[in-house]
Amino acid sequence: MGYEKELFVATQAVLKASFLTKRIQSKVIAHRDTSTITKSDQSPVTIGDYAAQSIIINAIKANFPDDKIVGEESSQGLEDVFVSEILNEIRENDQVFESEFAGQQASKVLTNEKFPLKTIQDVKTVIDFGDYEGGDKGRVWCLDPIDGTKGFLRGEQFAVCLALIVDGTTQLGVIGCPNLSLNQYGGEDSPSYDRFGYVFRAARRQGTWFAPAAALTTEPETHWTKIHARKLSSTTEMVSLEGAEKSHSSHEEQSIIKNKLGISKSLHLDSQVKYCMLALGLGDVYLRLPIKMDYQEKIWDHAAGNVIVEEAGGVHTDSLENVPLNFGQGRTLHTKGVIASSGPQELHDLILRTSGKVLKSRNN
Ligand SMILES: Nc1ncnc2c1ncn2[C@@H]1O[C@H](COP(=O)(O)O)[C@@H](OP(=O)(O)O)[C@H]1O
Ligand SMILES: [Mg+2]
Ligand SMILES: [Mg+2]
Ligand SMILES: [Mg+2]
Repeated sequence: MGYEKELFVATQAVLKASFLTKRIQSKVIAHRDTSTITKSDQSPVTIGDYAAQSIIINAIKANFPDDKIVGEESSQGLEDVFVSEILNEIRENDQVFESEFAGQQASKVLTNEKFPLKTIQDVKTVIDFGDYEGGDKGRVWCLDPIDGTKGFLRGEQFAVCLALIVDGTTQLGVIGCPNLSLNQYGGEDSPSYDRFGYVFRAARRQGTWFAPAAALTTEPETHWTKIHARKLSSTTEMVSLEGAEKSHSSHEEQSIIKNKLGISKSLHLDSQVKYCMLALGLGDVYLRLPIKMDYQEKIWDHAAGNVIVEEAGGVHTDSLENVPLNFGQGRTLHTKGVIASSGPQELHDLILRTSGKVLKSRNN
């Protein structure tokens, strides 16, 4: 069917980075002063984000050395003592992963002699392979090593997100959700979910699946369950999915839209876990209206979710003009906000007419 190796490598890389981020989340929170940096846009980034970006990009380069990568983080301005902490976390994680899942062979694909991850310079080089400007030509991997860093720092939801974009279209998406519990949101948990959550993945024209992460460490290609968004006949039955951070989307306007559409149930979650919930049928409409109209959404915040939602039968557009998202225009989307729904198209159109009116009535 195509892209089998890419999907395998992407899944193993996301799995190992999910394991690392889950392991170190409480330590990062406890030592926030030394493990977290505030970036120039005032957003936080942690040792966990850098370590996860290193593991995943190294895996891509070790297997597909010519591919381009758009990764969220950069090593610019990082002091060597901080990079050496990142390296320590990667090494410690290797040891714990190997010993906890003794005999697992699948993660051996993540490094090789040409792309080792052994020195401070290796870490910096590999992080900066993610500096590609994007575009609509060729193979481009798109990585958000920790999406929902603010949720990560609150001890709540976050996601490790990787997509393969080919000629501007998302082909593969893999999302690790290390803290996700489905019982909490009306679903049913698998026995090993509490180790490090779930992994979701999708391939264009093939479908969307999920599996408990721990089960994949010993049997990487079994345990996958195919999933679908719910098919509802009215917006009044829908459960909305929205961010937890009020500075990332306009919660006030989202409430107006929900009132107009008769939506009374809402879930607030950080990160692309929202797309996974939609694909599972535990939520039906993800509303992300921009706070400011000039904010350009980053492609790594939506690329993996795009193919996961669409292959589960959902619809994914911007929040203003009801146009599909274009992942081939650089590191950002040129549309306004984002809305994803379980569909069908008629209900998505209704939601978009409502959100378009609300946004157009703004004075800024
Ligand atoms: N003003 C803003 N508007 C919309 N998104 C923003 C934003 N400031 C930051 N973000 C993005 O919101 C993402 C998290 O989304 P959510 O609120 O759904 O969890 C962040 O990803 P990171 O956590 O990877 O930096 C960041 O890229
Ligand atoms: Mg960030
Ligand atoms: Mg993000
Ligand atoms: Mg991030």
